[in-house]
Amino acid sequence: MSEPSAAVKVKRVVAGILVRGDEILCCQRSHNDPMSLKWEFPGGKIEPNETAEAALARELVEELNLAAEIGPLVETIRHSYTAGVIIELYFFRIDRWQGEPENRVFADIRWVPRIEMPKLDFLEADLGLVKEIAEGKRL
Ligand SMILES: Nc1nc2c([nH]c(=O)n2[C@@H]2O[C@H](COP(=O)(O)OP(=O)(O)OP(=O)(O)O)[C@@H](O)[C@H]2O)c(=O)[nH]1
Repeated sequence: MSEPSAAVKVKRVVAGILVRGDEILCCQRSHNDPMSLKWEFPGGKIEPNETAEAALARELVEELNLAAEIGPLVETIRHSYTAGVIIELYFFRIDRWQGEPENRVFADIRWVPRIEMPKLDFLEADLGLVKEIAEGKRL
């Protein structure tokens, strides 16, 4: 008999925390996305043979038309929304980019003061990190 873990699929996802002074860029998932209208950090799935940094740089262009310098890894979180699928999330800090973020795919994007972030309806996996950022324990 196979181990239960053999049936679990791991999806690797990158997310970027863009920092502008006291504000963080928060993005609202579009009406068409699963978990629509929840808030998140921009990013997406890592493709096969892609590094986490390259995946995030690619996603930031696709989602925000932004050429960004990927900063340090801030946090790794494993979370399951669906039985049998674990999402492994890598959050990177981003301080440098060219131009202004342009909303290409989201319902909304907003620069939010850290302390205000818990008022947004963030994805479940992000909640602990969002709380720590708001409390000044992170970033
Ligand atoms: N970009 C991003 N994704 C997050 C965050 N937190 C979090 O749980 N996720 C989850 O990580 C996954 C990101 O994948 P994605 O945005 O490419 O969307 P997806 O899996 O639906 O893509 P697919 O339709 O190609 O399968 C989603 O399940 C999303 O809910 C976050 O802060 N940023």
